[in-house]
Amino acid sequence: MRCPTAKGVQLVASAKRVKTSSSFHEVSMETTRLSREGLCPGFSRGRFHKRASDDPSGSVKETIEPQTTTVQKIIEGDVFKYYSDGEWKVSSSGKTVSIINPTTRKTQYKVQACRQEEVNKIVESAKQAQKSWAKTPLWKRAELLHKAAAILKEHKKTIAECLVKEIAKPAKDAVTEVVRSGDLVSYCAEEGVRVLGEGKFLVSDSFPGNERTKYCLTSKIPLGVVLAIPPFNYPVNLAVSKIAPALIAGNSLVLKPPTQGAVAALHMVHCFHLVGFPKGLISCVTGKGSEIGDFLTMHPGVNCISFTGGDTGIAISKKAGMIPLQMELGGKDACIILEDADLDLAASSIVKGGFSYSGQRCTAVKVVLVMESVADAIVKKINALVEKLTVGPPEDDCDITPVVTESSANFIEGLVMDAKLKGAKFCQIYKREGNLIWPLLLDNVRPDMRIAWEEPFGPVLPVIRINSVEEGIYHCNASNFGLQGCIFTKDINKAILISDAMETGTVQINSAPARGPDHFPFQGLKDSGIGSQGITNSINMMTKIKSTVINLPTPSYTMG
Ligand SMILES: NC(=O)c1ccc[n+]([C@@H]2O[C@H](COP(=O)([O-])OP(=O)(O)OC[C@H]3O[C@@H](n4cnc5c(N)ncnc54)[C@H](O)[C@@H]3O)[C@@H](O)[C@H]2O)c1
Repeated sequence: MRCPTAKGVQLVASAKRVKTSSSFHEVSMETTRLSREGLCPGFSRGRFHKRASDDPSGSVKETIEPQTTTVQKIIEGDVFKYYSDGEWKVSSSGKTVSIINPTTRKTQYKVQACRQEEVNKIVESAKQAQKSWAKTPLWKRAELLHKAAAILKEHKKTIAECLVKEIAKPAKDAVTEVVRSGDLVSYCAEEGVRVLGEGKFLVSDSFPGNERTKYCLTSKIPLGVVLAIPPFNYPVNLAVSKIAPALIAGNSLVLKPPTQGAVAALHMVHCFHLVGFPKGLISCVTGKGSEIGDFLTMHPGVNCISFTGGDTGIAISKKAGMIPLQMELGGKDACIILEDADLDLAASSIVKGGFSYSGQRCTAVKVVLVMESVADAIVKKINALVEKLTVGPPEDDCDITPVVTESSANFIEGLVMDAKLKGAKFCQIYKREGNLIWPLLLDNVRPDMRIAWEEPFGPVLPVIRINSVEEGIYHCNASNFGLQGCIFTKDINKAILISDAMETGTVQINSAPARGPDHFPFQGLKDSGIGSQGITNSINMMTKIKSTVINLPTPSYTMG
């Protein structure tokens, strides 16, 4: 199966050309099959299909619509549509945003450049849809999310192919991202049923001066419209990590995907569309940051922002109004290696942690802080593993693929040149072709080099030799970031002491930093973020506590 390219999408426009390998055709064929299996209520075998819609009582009911209206086209010409009010639409701007393939450096896809008026409409319909969605039973919300997860997994190849073309993610990792996303949605549905199905019961006589005359019942209520902004590196996984908790908690969701990764995100949204969520409950707006970025994040109709990305998040948090914010921002994850560390384990973890997806991960190892006495040994082991990394196009599943944009590659090169000027030792020859940068280990990096502090988001890893554990902790804590860190040692007591001293949201002992499993709490300190993610924390973050207090005329004691 092929994902439509700018050229190939022409084939997609006609649903009748059943012999084409377009993703659109596949969507309809797959959903027909899913429908037969009872997995997809949006499609049925015959001329009609069911689609969930609002009824006056506010709950979701299924209505019969002609199938022709459901065979949604997500492309017009060679431009992907945006998703608003349950429909795929072309922007009235007449403008588009190009998505450049990082490998070919040519335009791969185009998406709509939406206007502010279109954002207003999306937010308004999200507001309306949320009101009835909040009245939809929790089990029903969970059921629909489970269906979305199943459809998402069914479309893993289509979506993964977009990830390969848009963000140069190695093919295998791209499929893994989609499958993991489906699992996340299912887990979230299950967790939501548990977390949101419980409240608290408090009695007044535990606080001094009170009799037992007040019973307080608390429950979790939705916030309203949640704005989700994921970054380019996991445009599907980091979108569903916001969408699923928002929806299970009774919120509606507006997605603004990153430019690189927008088409994968639109395909993912199409999977949610096929489930038949109420119109407007989920929408996806694409466009230029200058036109709709601030407009979205400062929109009075938005009740919560969940953002993952770089420093943009700091600016957004300053501009956003008095609404809950979830910010997952950059990191400079340090790896501290003690003298007693298992050096083979440390080296393989560093290479995997530092170079997977060419270092374009928030939790990539971004600086190695190694005790001088074992530095030569670990550098040798790391170099031996770096030698084995394959470099090339994502289609070939290479370990190192082109970084996302030319400006990213230029930025990384700037860090490398600065390190060269200041005397870092190059363990490999620096090599770059277009956006493709060969993996590079820089030894003897010193604190006056930019690479010691800045996040390259590329396949370049600095090694700083330290003479004491305190020196390592000092370097880690002097960073303005505080996402994750890791320690390699066989002495668990030392590991705990160092872990407690590190100012990061998570510390991994004897493993590289990592975001998953997705139900673990995930948070950054300092400039690395606000709040905590992970499935349970995200569900809680996207709700508010509501109390109802029953006042009794006389004290009442149990069994009294
Ligand atoms: N902490 C985490 O969990 C985590 C996870 C992944 C990536 N990241 C970080 O993300 C960064 C790389 O991703 P990126 O380059 O996509 O980040 P970015 O900050 O450039 O963009 C993130 C998102 O914000 C959008 N955006 C840009 N300007 C905007 C504006 N004015 N208003 C609203 N939205 C706007 C982008 O289109 C994108 O969707 C790195 O710093 C990385 O560490 C953090």
